[in-house]
Amino acid sequence: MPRFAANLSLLFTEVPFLDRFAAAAACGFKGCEIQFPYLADANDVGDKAAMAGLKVAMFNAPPGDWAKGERGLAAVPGRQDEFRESLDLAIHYADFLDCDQIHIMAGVVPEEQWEEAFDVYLENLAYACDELAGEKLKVCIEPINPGDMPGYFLTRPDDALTVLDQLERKNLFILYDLYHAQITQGGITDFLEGNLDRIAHIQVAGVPGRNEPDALSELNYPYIYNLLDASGYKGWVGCEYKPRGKTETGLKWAREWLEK
Ligand SMILES: O=C(O)[C@H](O)C(=O)CO
Ligand SMILES: [Mg+2]
Repeated sequence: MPRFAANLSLLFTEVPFLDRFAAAAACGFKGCEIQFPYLADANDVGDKAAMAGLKVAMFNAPPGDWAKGERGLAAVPGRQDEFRESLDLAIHYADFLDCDQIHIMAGVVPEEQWEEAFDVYLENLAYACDELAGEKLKVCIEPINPGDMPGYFLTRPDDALTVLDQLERKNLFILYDLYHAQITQGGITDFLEGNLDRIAHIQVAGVPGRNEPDALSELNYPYIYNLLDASGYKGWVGCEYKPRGKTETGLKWAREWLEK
């Protein structure tokens, strides 16, 4: 049975952030993920997760100035110092949240800088992998579709494989978000079967609306969950979607899987 993690930045937004841990646990979740935990104190976040009995499976390193359109710094030329500093904050939260994997976002880069950005990306990720290896943390990179995030540097799962091949770091993995992957590349089953040892975390949402991963999605999720079970996938499956209405009402799709 896949282990589902509630994305507490998108689910249970009916209640304040720190109350979402208990709300997710009450619905049967054993794990959670958070896009950006930084507005809350790391100690408080860790306490709430522990009190609810939820494992924090994943969160993102600081993305730069989100309000100004920044979506990570790893591939952004000229921001290397800031990128390195941001890792300290991520490590601090990982410690308090008892989380062992961090998603590092590539960032938005103008097309004319893509060549330079690739070198910057490799250099920054190599640095991050080496720093985080000392803390026993995994680094994840996630291809994100450019419709949702225009100009985002890493969009295709095959490009993420190229980065892994180039860097050869033992703690560098793919965060395979099936919603983005279906939009940019497709071939979900083949990619999963061919690269399972390189995927540390999976996220799901309906395609194309990014709502509940249910029968209204073009992806056949029950098929995928059975495939993950059969293949021995041990990671978490993050529920990173925008509920159509109330979170709990929309969890009809999950009842069978959360109760198994
Ligand atoms: O948007 C996504 O799919 C990522 O997982 C994320 O957390 C950054 O927004
Ligand atoms: Mg995602």
